Amino acid sequence: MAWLPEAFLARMERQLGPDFPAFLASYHAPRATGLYVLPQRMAAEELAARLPGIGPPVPWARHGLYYDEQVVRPAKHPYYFAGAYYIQEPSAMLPAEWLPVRHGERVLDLCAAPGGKSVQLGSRLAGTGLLVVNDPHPERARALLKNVERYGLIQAVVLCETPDRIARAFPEFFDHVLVDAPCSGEGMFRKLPEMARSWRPEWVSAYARQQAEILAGAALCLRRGGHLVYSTCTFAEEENELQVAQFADKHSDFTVLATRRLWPHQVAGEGHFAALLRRGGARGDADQITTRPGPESASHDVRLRREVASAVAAWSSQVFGAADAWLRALPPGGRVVERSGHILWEHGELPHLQGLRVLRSGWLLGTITARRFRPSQALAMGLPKAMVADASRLDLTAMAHEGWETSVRYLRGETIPAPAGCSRGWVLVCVDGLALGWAQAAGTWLKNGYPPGWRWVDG
Ligand SMILES: C[S@@+](CC[C@H](N)C(=O)[O-])C[C@H]1O[C@@H](n2cnc3c(N)ncnc32)[C@H](O)[C@@H]1O
Repeated sequence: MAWLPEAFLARMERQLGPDFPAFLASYHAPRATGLYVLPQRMAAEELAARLPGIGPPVPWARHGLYYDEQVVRPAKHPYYFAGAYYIQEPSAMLPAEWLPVRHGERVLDLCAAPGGKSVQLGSRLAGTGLLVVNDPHPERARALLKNVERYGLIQAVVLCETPDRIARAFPEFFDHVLVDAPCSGEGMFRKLPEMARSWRPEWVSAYARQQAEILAGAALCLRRGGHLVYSTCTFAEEENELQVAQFADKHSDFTVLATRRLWPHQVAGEGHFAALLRRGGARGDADQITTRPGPESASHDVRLRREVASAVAAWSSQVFGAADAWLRALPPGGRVVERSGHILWEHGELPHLQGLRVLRSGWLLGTITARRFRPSQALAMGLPKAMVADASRLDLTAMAHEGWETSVRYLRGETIPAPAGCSRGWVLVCVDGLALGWAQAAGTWLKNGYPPGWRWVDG
């Protein structure tokens, strides 16, 4: 095992004792690959039935499935572009699964990019509640935003901030906080051998210091009675059990409810650690989760200038056959606002974000240019299934050769034929009932509206 650092191997031998040979042998075993299926888009069983090489289920994650990379390339399928599943390392599905998230709650994913766990948390909220996702690195935060949009996380706010600044803006605000911390990444050596080559023993204590700071910020964001999951993809005890024990020592109102290690020699997945903690509070606090009142009414607070509102209404009439139909897409209780030509739905319970680096304050519905409304990719991906079915649309099927070819042409950014009887206006291009994006009919053709940064690239 020449490519594994000696200092790492020596420490693992001390840590694992009699299990060390089995651990070492796991580096010769093939690694498991997985994907998380968004139940709102497609049932896991349905996906497994349609695509060969998908399944069986990942034991510790509902909607998690293994796939056989010799049989299927899930990133090269129109369903991937439709946000039906997120390709995720199986062990990485555990931490989000552990948070007892329920509809309507407020959830913070503090170290979120590229967003695998945000997708899991968002799909658990199913278009309700509030999900704040954050990553302090601008480029990673942009990748996070793209996944928020692709997977239709309409209730998400995307930040690029440090944990202490988030703690100041959201004191005791969240029901659940996930800290999927930056770590020395030892659990990823099998998947990414280049990480092993750059690893240094001193990383462990450097990351441990950073993790303690992040956890301190996370604790301030959590309400009494709320839950916190801390996780890493490393083996070092300093970053895992010891980190959690030190945190619990310093924060006497937190109780460690459970910890779990996933070892590559024991499960089909890479190395992972997760701890579930609960912040104590006054008696009965645990029930607060279920008793927070929902939004008062299903009405919408639309704060748009008259000409902007009529542009949206005109678009809605063309696509859904009614000027006010677009309002049905919006979760109740929020507000629709215009910010520099961008039309957004924002959550009603959002505190002031002034001074924070905000990549997205809500669901981007579209933009206004020359008094016309242009629907966004985020709108296409976030529309509820019933509204996708009601839209003026082209529905292709990936289960037939022609439908597959046309969807791939659309995803590459090419012009495709318009559906019969549709020669003008916006069309929602769909695959097997799932939205892919917008196009504009011009005679017998559809002008492609698929965003350049999202396109299918061959190879
Ligand atoms: C393990 S990765 C997160 C993976 C992500 N949760 C997912 O499931 O896709 C850790 C993330 O923490 C971010 N990070 C680094 N320093 C941070 C800090 N001080 N506070 C919060 N996040 C930080 C990194 O940019 C990185 O994206």
